[in-house]
Amino acid sequence: MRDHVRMDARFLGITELVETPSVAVVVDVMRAFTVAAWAFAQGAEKIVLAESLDEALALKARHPDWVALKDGPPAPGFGAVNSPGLLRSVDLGGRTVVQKTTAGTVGALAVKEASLVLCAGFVVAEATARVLRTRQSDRVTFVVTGEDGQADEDLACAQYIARRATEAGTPAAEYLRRAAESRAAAELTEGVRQGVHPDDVALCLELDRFPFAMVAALEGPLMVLRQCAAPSPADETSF
Ligand SMILES: O=C(O)[C@H](CS(=O)(=O)O)OP(=O)(O)O
Ligand SMILES: [Mg+2]
Repeated sequence: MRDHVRMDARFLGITELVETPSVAVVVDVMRAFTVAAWAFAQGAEKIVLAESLDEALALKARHPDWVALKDGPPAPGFGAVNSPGLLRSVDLGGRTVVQKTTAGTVGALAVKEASLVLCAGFVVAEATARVLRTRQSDRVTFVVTGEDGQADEDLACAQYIARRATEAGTPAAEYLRRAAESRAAAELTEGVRQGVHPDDVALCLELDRFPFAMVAALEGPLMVLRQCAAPSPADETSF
């Protein structure tokens, strides 16, 4: 693979999305897509991204074996919360998870018509960058889901993946430092957010914890997130 190849990367908040991108990377470090990656690691078969809490509950009612997951505190009808620290002790073998959160799932649904939608956080950064490299994606829209596009943990991760997709040796430390010092990290640490495990921030900052990427696509009326094996380095080509 050749370093310093070209990729036109745009970084937009959810409300700044005025047209459907071709390739979108939707980033939510704290915590939706760290949680999604953990759900796959715990055996989940797929994750349905719900438009609303009501839709999540309706899907759960129609499919009693599915696991509904939301952010905030535990709530009736929801079997899990949006916390990697809490989810890592849950066996999800073969299960379908229905996820609804404030930012991450909203961002993915906002680009559901895109031809490729990757959902990402630091835990799947390299695998995500590798998909972009292999596809030779020359124009990529990064959806910075938190705080109307200003969440620094999401922007830092998006910028890291964008650089990593074109410069194999990009060091992660400065990007991880920004995420560690973000408002979201402080709120999770200080108990401002609910449904939190003490290890959540650290788990969200685990670089390349998982070897897979996560691809969301419409399956009938539902937006479904699935894990996708990262291409091997031998499959990568330069732009
Ligand atoms: O669970 C989270 O960390 C947030 C919820 S909020 O920002 O505390 O309201 O949701 P996410 O969509 O994962 O950013
Ligand atoms: Mg977030």
